[in-house]
Amino acid sequence: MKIAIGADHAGYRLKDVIVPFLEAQGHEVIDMGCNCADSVDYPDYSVPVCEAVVRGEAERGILICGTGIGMSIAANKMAGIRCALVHDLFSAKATREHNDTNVLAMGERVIGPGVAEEIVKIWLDTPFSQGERHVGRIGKVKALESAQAASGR
Ligand SMILES: O=C(CO)[C@H](O)[C@H](O)[C@H](O)COP(=O)(O)O
Repeated sequence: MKIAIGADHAGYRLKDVIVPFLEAQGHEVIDMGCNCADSVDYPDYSVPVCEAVVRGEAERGILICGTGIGMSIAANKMAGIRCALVHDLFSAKATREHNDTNVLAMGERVIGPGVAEEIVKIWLDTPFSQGERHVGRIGKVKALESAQAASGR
């Protein structure tokens, strides 16, 4: 799978664990930074990752900041993105099965690398359930995006 990944200064160390983990599993990784502890702003790194997913240049995106919260808020502002903030294995599976999420957010200050690797593996390996109720609910979320775009807000 082709995966775009980005982090801020509070997440790049975990990113640097996840990138080789993904590559070892045969995934192609587009690393969009950042790559050092100099303070940066998480939207500057969420946007290119999400744009790559929306444009189809990457199948999935992974975003890491201190808590994952800022990255997930910013990601979910973008049409076509369904981003889940995940710090446990149950949610990693459920958000793929129920929400068909295309972006995963995690917090380096919240979980360790071992749990993060497990979350990433489960999230990548779990297919969307295609359940009728879930398709309908995602359709309503997409309708919210369309209504907002139409209103010009
Ligand atoms: O936005 C966040 C919180 O939702 C991210 O966790 C950031 O990484 C965090 O705010 C960075 O904090 P810092 O004090 O600027 O290092």
